[in-house]
Amino acid sequence: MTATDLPGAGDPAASPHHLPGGHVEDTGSPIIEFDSVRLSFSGVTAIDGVSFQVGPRELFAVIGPNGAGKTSIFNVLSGVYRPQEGEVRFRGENILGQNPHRIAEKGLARTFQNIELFENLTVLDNLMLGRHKKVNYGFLAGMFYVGKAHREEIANRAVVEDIVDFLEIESYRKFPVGLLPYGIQKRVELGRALAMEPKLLLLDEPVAGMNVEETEDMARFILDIRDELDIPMILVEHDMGLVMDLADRVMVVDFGQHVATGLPAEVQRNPDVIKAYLGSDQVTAPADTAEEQR
Ligand SMILES: Nc1ncnc2c1ncn2[C@@H]1O[C@H](COP(=O)(O)OP(=O)(O)OP(=O)(O)O)[C@@H](O)[C@H]1O
Repeated sequence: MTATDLPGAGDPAASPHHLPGGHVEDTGSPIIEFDSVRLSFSGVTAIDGVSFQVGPRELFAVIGPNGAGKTSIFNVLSGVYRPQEGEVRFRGENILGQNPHRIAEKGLARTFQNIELFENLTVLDNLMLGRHKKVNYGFLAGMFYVGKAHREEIANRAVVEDIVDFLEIESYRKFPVGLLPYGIQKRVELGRALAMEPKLLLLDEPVAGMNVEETEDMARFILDIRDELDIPMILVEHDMGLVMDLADRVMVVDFGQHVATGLPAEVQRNPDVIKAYLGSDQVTAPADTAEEQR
């Protein structure tokens, strides 16, 4: 099965597949509103009054030099850091002050710069862990594995198997994750985030450390997640070629401050962006810089 065989998020009933989509009605309302957020750590300002919104079907990238505040933005979005000022609304609800577990349950899933999987568990078991919030049966039913518990287990396994198909990792499903190539591990981590049925997916450097072939595969899956599953995403990534190819819009931050937001081509030409990357007024777009570094 290929990604194009899979159902869109809006029509799960019309298909035998179980893969979770974003289930986001395309009302045009933003999925996330990050509003005048300020975060500092004893004197270091990591986020300095940044605002942005992401649309319900958008692939939004956040870029900036090292230490610019990108990871801090992800940590605020996912509830790891609580900012001193500002508001974060997820599907219209202010989520500031809610713990990361609660925010994840609401449908905000994340992958990490450094892979965070259980190395000794198989691919299938790692993906099943992404379904744990879906396990809804009582203690006794769970103990004896009957009735509702059994049906939920079967339903969760079906979703996980569809994710395995979608990410083309069928041949690895019973392998312990720790034995798999790096690019496949990153894909499994993406699968675990998908298993949570996200309404918004945060991808923290999804191609870091990957070779060209692995990067191309991951790029294809990211596009399929947006186009086939209708899940909006925020992407933090240093690979400028990838960002400029994939993103619908790009926001640039530097020293915790907003520098520019726009279409990839607009952002690449923006003199303030060029200055942020090069620390001078030399006229070289960030994508060119990244290509030279490869
Ligand atoms: N827990 C923390 N304690 C103290 N300072 C922090 C903490 N987290 C981030 N910072 C500081 O906030 C600033 C922004 O860091 P952040 O990790 O968000 O940047 P980044 O853009 O993700 O960088 P990179 O591209 O290197 O991952 C940096 O000066 C960093 O040292």
